[in-house]
Amino acid sequence: MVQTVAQTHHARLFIDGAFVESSAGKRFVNINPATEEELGWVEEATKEDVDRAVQAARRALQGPWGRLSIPERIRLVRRIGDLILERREEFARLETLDTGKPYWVAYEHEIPRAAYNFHFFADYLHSVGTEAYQLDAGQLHYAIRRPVGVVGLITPWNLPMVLLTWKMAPALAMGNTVVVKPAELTPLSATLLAEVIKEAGIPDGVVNVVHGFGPNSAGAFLVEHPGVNAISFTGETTTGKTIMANASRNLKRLSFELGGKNPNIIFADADLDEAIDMTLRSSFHNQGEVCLCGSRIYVERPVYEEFLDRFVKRTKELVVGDPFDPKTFVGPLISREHLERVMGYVEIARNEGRILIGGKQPEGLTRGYYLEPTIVVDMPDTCRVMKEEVFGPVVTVSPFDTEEEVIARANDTEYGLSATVWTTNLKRAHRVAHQLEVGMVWINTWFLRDLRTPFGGMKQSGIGREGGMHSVEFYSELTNITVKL
Ligand SMILES: NC(=O)c1ccc[n+]([C@@H]2O[C@H](COP(=O)([O-])OP(=O)(O)OC[C@H]3O[C@@H](n4cnc5c(N)ncnc54)[C@H](O)[C@@H]3O)[C@@H](O)[C@H]2O)c1
Ligand SMILES: O=C/C=C/C=C(\O)C(=O)O
Repeated sequence: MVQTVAQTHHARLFIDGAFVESSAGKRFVNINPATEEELGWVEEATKEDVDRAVQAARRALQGPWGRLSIPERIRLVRRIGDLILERREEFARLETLDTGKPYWVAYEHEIPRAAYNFHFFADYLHSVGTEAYQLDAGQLHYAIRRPVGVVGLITPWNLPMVLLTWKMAPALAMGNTVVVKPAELTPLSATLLAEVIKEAGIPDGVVNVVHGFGPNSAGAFLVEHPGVNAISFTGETTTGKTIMANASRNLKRLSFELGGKNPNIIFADADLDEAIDMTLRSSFHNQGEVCLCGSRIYVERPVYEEFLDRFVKRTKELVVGDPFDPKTFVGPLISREHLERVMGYVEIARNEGRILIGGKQPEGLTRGYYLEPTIVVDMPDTCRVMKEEVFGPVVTVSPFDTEEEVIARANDTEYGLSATVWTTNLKRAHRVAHQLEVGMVWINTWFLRDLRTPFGGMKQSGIGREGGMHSVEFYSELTNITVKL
């Protein structure tokens, strides 16, 4: 019986329906961020391995996969979602081992959402049409959709399964084939997903998984490969710029979900109980390693002190520790390097502002990349902590006096991903939302999702949108046909 990655914790490549090793025998070690112990090894794809994966994906387009009817494709895509749910515990455990996120977050939220991504786009496919026009009885214009072709999916380490399946599901639903390059820090769940793809009966070559790094490794090889028609990338803005440059050589279609520095605006007339409950989540969920986290908190001055007192008190109650402990809310950060990067911002905050709580490794947690939830105040708006994406459990809290002022400060960033607005004055809520330069605004809630909506950012937070018809458009090509009748 071939062992599964859930048993071995060793991540092999998945090319043309087979689990294989690196053609150059290159491997790298995968570390558990909660214990700093080795989890296993990961096969590093060479340029030749990536080429074999792309060739397999191209062949699969011309094989049975390319001839499937829509109902047959819907059945297979739904089947992947079903099998993810059947192996929910394995996926959740691997995701927790790789990322350090609390197990209950993976098991209760992220793995079910990964399965739902497949179920949603399978069902959505039933209603996807095109367009037809007639200027007079003598002519007919109509469009047909076809797959883009071979799509490279390059994903980050913070929500590995949610974000990989958010791309893979629509890509497959629209008939494409894919080559996946998961983040080097989180190879396990993508490898288990490859097992599920095999089990679901997806033809060989339709889905391929190549592990490795970015520059001069699998990520760059995939972006530069002439046989890849499109790249869907989620990651840092700086990486997006590099990928855009490298993909330009053969004009690949690009979808970018990039960084954010999201404002969380709390007006004096907000329901403070609700605002504080949700701000704990939007600040420290997944160790603050969520692109949507509201890391810049602005509170209208009349309730600033009350908010701060209550927010600090509630933050101190958050359990920081073993991600497999059901009481844990904040696990370790993803890596030693990332912890040191975030601590660098904490030191800047210590010098330029005032750290109310946190800013250091929790007592008693001597192993693991842990950082206490950290609240910073009295920061000048020009400080790097207010301008740059920290991507950790670190938030700033600042008072404001007028609506105009807070909108200007919220928009004073190169990013434009998301924002949250707390007020019971709904005219004001919509007025403010219309002026915020972001792709998504949540009013009196956070991270509430309908997968038909446009998901993505503007400015330096991304190019394009994912979700519903936005994903359909990215993962399909249109041909318009005109007939003289
Ligand atoms: N907007 C969104 O929806 C969204 C969602 C999640 C994370 N993010 C962002 O992702 C970042 C955190 O994730 P990360 O640290 O994994 O990002 P990253 O940019 O360092 O890496 C993301 C992926 O890109 C690959 N990569 C790196 N350099 C590459 C190159 N030159 N060519 C090809 N591939 C390359 C990496 O190996 C990884 O698989 C944060 O900035 C966060 O805001 C955005
Ligand atoms: O860290 C970023 C989270 C992104 C979430 C989604 O892309 C989604 O919910 O579809």
